[in-house]
Amino acid sequence: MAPTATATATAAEEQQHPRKALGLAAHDASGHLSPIHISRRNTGDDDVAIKVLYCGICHSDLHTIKNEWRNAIYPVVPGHEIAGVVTEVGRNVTGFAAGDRVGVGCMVNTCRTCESCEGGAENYCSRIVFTYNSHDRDGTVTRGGYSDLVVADARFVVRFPDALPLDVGAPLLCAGATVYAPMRRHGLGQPGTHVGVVGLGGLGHVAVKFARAFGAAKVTVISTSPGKREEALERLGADAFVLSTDDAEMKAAAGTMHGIVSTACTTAAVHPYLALLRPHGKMVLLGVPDKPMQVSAFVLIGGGKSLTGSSMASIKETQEMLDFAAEHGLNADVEVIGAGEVNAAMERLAKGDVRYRFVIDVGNTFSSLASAL
Ligand SMILES: NC(=O)C1=CN([C@@H]2O[C@H](COP(=O)(O)OP(=O)(O)OC[C@H]3O[C@@H](n4cnc5c(N)ncnc54)[C@H](OP(=O)(O)O)[C@@H]3O)[C@@H](O)[C@H]2O)C=CC1
Ligand SMILES: O=C/C=C/c1ccc(O)c(O)c1
Repeated sequence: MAPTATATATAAEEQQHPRKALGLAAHDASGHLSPIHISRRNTGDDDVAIKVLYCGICHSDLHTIKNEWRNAIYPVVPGHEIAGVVTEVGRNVTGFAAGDRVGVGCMVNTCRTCESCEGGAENYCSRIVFTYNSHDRDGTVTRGGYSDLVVADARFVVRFPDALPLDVGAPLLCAGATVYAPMRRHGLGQPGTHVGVVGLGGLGHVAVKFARAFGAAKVTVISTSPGKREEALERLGADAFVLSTDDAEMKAAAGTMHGIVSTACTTAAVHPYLALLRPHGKMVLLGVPDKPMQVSAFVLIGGGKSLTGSSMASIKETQEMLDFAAEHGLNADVEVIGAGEVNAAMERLAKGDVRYRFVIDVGNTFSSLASAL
């Protein structure tokens, strides 16, 4: 369904954030996105103002607008795969200048003083401010990249390498960073390793590409979708494909993998996959199901296996990932859509019908939303 207009920013927000911007917001758990006038703060001394050109649609956007995590602060303007061009910088900002191609990912502030922040792992700061649906330091609710303008502290802005186009690079700001950081941290994809990737979606397809680029000996996709077998093997460069609903295929792959990254957002995608690990293998959970999962201790104890999780990536890791991607010609497979197609795209994403990331062409299509307000 095409967006229809519904609401505007609150008076309090307009006072604190005098700058006008155009966005797409969900107002309730139907998740329907409609045009909205939002306000942004003036460019502070440490800030960068960015004209948004592209924004990827992450499954977390869908979880949030439908309130599947029970934490939506409506109206929600989603979007944390934001790629654009700097229009203005604050007077303390030395790392960026007007015209630079930049990105903003999942977070826009952290406390900067805790152990995680001081240790370069600010993505684990307990006072993290997420790019949208989060309380900012000034008390306003953060709004994401389904909008034509963002203003962000320069510490949370990354630089797009020249060789990385903005449309196919935008999804790397969340999907890419989220798979890159734990794969590096746990050595998944190092030469000689066999890596499993559960769920061939936005995160999963870039995990396959990173594993290949790292030099993995073998990359296996574990999927619920038989229709993805051919392209996983022939186009994305996976070495093997296991249909998780096929007991014989799962049995044949048992005990073979050094590590697995699980990107599926279902609790079913945890327990059976631990059997695929070799002794001392590690499984990293990235997908976020809405229900708690059950894991038998036997399956971990038996092989000395580890089950862990990972959240996004630090800014340093995100920049390193973008640079690595550019160097290796790695980017996301995208379907670029206009502002008027976002609700239909959300419906398709919910059904798994996307190859492999929708990216909104904000730069060319958001001006059309103004007439609906
Ligand atoms: N930990 C973190 O920091 C982050 C977590 N996430 C989370 O990761 C998960 C994946 O995100 P993303 O890649 O954008 O999602 P996508 O929808 O693009 O991909 C998810 C894939 O999981 C598989 N899948 C299996 N069962 C289900 C099911 N019941 N419902 C949906 N998908 C299923 C499908 O692959 P197949 O057809 O191959 O089975 C699907 O393509 C989400 O839960 C998201 O919130 C996202 C970003 C950061
Ligand atoms: O899309 C990014 C989601 C990241 C995320 C979701 C839930 C959670 O508890 C996190 O720490 C990160």
